[in-house]
Amino acid sequence: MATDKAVETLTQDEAVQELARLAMILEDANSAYHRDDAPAISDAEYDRLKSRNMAIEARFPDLKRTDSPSDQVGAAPAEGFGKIPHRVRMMSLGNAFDAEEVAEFDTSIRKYLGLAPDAPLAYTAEPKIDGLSLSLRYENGTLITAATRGDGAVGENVTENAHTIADIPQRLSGAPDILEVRGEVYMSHADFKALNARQAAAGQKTFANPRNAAAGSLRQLDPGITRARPLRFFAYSWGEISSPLADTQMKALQRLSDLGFSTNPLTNRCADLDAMLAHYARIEQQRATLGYDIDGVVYKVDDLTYQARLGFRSTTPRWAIAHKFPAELAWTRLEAIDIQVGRTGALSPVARLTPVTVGGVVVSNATLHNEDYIAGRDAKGSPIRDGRDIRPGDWVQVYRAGDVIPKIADVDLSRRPDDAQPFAFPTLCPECGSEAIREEGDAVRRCSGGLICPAQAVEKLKHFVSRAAFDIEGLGAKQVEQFYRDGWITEPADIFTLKDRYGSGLQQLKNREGWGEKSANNLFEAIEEKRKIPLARLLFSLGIRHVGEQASNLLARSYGSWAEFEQAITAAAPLEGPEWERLLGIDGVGAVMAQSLVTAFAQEHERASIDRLVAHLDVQDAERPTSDSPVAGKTVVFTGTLEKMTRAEAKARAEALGAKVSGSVSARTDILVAGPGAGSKAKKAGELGIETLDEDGWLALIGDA
Ligand SMILES: NC(=O)c1ccc[n+]([C@@H]2O[C@H](COP(=O)([O-])OP(=O)(O)OC[C@H]3O[C@@H](n4cnc5c(N)ncnc54)[C@H](O)[C@@H]3O)[C@@H](O)[C@H]2O)c1
Ligand SMILES: [Zn+2]
Repeated sequence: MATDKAVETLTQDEAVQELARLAMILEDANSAYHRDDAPAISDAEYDRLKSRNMAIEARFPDLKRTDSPSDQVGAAPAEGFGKIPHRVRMMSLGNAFDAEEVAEFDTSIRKYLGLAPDAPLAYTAEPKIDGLSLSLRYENGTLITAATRGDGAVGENVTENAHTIADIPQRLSGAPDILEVRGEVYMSHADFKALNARQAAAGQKTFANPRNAAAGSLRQLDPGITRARPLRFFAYSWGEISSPLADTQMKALQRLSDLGFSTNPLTNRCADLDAMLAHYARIEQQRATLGYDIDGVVYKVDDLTYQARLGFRSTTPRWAIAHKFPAELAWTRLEAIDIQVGRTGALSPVARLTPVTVGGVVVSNATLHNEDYIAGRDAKGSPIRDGRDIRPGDWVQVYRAGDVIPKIADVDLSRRPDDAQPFAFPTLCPECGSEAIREEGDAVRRCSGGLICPAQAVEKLKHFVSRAAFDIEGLGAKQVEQFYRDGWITEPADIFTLKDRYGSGLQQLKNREGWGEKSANNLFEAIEEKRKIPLARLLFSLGIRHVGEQASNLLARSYGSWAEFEQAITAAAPLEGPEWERLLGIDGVGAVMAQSLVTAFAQEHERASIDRLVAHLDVQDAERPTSDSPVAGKTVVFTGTLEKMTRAEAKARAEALGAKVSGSVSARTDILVAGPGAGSKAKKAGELGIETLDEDGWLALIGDA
């Protein structure tokens, strides 16, 4: 991607453009995150873009913008709040992502202060709380104002809201006349979970993580709302002050604690770099069981005289740095392994985890793939993770990237409980008790219960009503589960008799949770509409293993009608003979899929269930490609405006006639259909000597004119 071009290769002009682009993206991200408490991109992506911006500025110092994101802290106060100027600016923190960067931090401080590499220089190390910072101003021992960081210079007035937080003392005794205490407002995991449950029950917005919940709860125009939210506060710093608290960071924190503030118990004084990194490791180990989110460890020069000499850069103190945890990884405890049974009977192991925030999202479940994965082997029996198995009670490393399902990346044997037992993968289906069989060459163990297995039945029904299948409005996964539980629907055919059986009992449906007369009637209508179903959709809806959307399209086009398909597949049951050969001969149908399909139709119960379903349907024949069509096997490109049909229609029609439709012109293109406004593609086709038709010419060719 041009936008991700390496910084070293950017030209001056490209750098100007890229800095403008980054300034815009980062500004949007900042206001989404700091003002709306609803991040638009992940923290890792934000950090990546920000360091890219800094790298470009370092290479082209003259191009640095006056509104550079590097010079900004947070976001300006939001509308509606009173504004409070900070007498001492509120800062951000520089970041270190590994031990080497922490060492560089130490080296640069020594250089700045003129200290020898082995001269004593102590730091404090404490968790970096993942909440939002708050400044509390006390005058003569009374809390006068509370302000968020805002853009560092001006914050939002949240004084009334701060009065509702139990950890924040309203009065202090023995404090300096003027004392501005700074710290982090945060929400515990337990409170976060309970809040989201309450919000969901009340039909209100839920929060992605505890940080957003804390920020969204503190930054309320109505303090009554803040009062109802269980917020907490750790003090870790100060702003304006009429007399010093102490001469070291560590003692100043002690003083704040004596005054009645909560300070973090994991704060340590470290004599050197090794001690800092050791404390980092200790904090990282405890991360999952703290009960609140932290996203790194903050190191601060302990000696306050040194701090004063070191001072600040534009947005960060020189005397402190945040050593961040890797964004997409976190260690946590594996509490249990549950087995879920899917539509095709597959037994999938799911890790139940002590909740941990990874990349901004709370993770409490992760996939464990299959029994070999848990045992520390791949499908071929070779060791993975050096052969380490995963046991309930273990400490595991959770991995998450983008929107994919979280995975377990590793296991820490040094923290394995003495009584941890190897996981015994069930050989019986936990849902129906049928034997769970693992076939040769298959990584997955499957329940052999078929339709008697409630888990399979429900998953099959969910699949049946899904978007690419019957897609019945008002009948989603949730409704299907409800109907199944109540015994109203046990197989797809039941959907089409629902009205006959319960329509007069509409009263009954009406009285259920989530249903009214109107929604019930709408549902019956939506079901009626779907009796007429294209063959391809029907085949996909059956949920037969290995028969996906693509395969269903192939099969439908090849057999044309339900009657033809059903006879042919039944006749292929011996897995030999002409119909079997015909099935295997379809381009795109392999032996595995063919066998799965034929076996499903030969299976008595399965077949009876399919027949009951089809009896209620009006299955639409598929358009069969006419192999003698003049465009069969040709590659066609459409360009410009089509007047008699949409692009999608033109494409579908061409494909039904056996043509391949491509988006770009190349030497392999056979026909270009160019409507008015055709540009570069028409030119290229001309150069390549490719046959070019207008829309009417095309319709004449395919016999549709
Ligand atoms: N996803 C997004 O779109 C997005 C947008 C903006 C910012 N962010 C995230 O926020 C970070 C930048 O925000 P930032 O400027 O608040 O910096 P920061 O959160 O990295 O560090 C500064 C803050 O750390 C807090 N902190 C917590 N514990 C502390 C302690 N013990 N001592 C001192 N400070 C402590 C303070 O509130 C301070 O303001 C980015 O790294 C990114 O992860 C994400
Ligand atoms: Zn089962």
